Amino acid sequence: MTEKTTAELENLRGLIDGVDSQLLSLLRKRLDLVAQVGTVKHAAGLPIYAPSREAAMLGKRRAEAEAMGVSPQLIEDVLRRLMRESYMSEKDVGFKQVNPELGHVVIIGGLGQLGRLFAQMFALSGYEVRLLDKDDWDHAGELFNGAGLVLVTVPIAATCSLIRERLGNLPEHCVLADLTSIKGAPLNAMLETHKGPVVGLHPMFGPDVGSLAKQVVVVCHGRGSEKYQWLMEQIGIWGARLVEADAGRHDKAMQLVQAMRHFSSFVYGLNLCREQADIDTLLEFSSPIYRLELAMVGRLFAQSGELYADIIFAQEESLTAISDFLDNYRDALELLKAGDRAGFIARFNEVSTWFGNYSQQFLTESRAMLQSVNDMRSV
Ligand SMILES: O=C(O)C(=O)C[C@]1(C(=O)O)C=C[C@@H](O)C=C1
Repeated sequence: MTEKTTAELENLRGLIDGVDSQLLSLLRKRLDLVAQVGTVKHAAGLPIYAPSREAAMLGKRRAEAEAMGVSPQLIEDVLRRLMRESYMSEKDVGFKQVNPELGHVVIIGGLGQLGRLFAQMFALSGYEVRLLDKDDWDHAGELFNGAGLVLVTVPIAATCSLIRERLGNLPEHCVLADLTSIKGAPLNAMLETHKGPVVGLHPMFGPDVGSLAKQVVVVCHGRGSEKYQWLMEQIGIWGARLVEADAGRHDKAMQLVQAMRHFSSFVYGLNLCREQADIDTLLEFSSPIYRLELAMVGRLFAQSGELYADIIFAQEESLTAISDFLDNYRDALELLKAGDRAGFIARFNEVSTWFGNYSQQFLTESRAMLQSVNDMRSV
């Protein structure tokens, strides 16, 4: 369908096109400057993500915007989007190599998606990276000889036995680390098997992030932290934030953050499938929040069932967290069956009090997310 227009409207649109072209030239200029920043940072070994600079810059631009009658949120949104672009472009220049004396890096499971991402980050930082996958065990001895870091990133179910059965003879100075999404059992397996430095890492992001800027990596210290301090610094230079945690506390949180959450998304998808819901119709009638929710559930099924089984089945204790969820679901359903509106509202208020100030914070955060979901719409 052709949209209606008038001569006056077309004239104004021509002027808007002119301004947009100027914006484009300015963007090109900014990207060129950022590329230079990338080179300077690479040489100086500075992290890709500079939170104080970002905060100061956003503060200034917001104030200037206000003085010009432009919404401060608008300029903040634009700048944050531009900075996301900066993280990508600065990454491509490469990073300072914190430990040039290391020897090579071996990534076990290096053909998996997360393995590939870390292989790329190490390579961009000047390290020699060798991948070890399922079929390479025959020449594992050769690969480990002279290695400064061995990084395990295989499915959770295979991690501990692989460490115990295959990694007993690493060079003693070599750092042994893993990227598994549970930390207690792999950390123990590494400490029992390897005499040298050991550290457990859990990148709290998927392999499709593009850049590590602002991403979180959980660190569970094992042994000899002074020997892997360089690795912490290297990850920091990649832009990620390191969060130190006790393995037990981390694993407990994962029962809710990963197992329970993914399980309920799985059941949500299963239910839509069994109900034979028509996704086109759902999308047609979707509010932005529904679309976001459907996307969060649907994206699960674009990935591997093995990966999610791995995460959900990783800890036996998750069964308790998931069963508790079912109990609460059942209780709430009883209120509905009984037509107990007042009971429902009482529970609602109980939860609301429990969330406290966070609920307001989440309302604000999700508003921005929902607005960008709506921006993505083209029909
Ligand atoms: O000023 C820097 O350090 C930059 O890398 C540039 C820039 C930007 O795009 O403005 C990008 C990333 C940093 O977190 C801060 C700012």
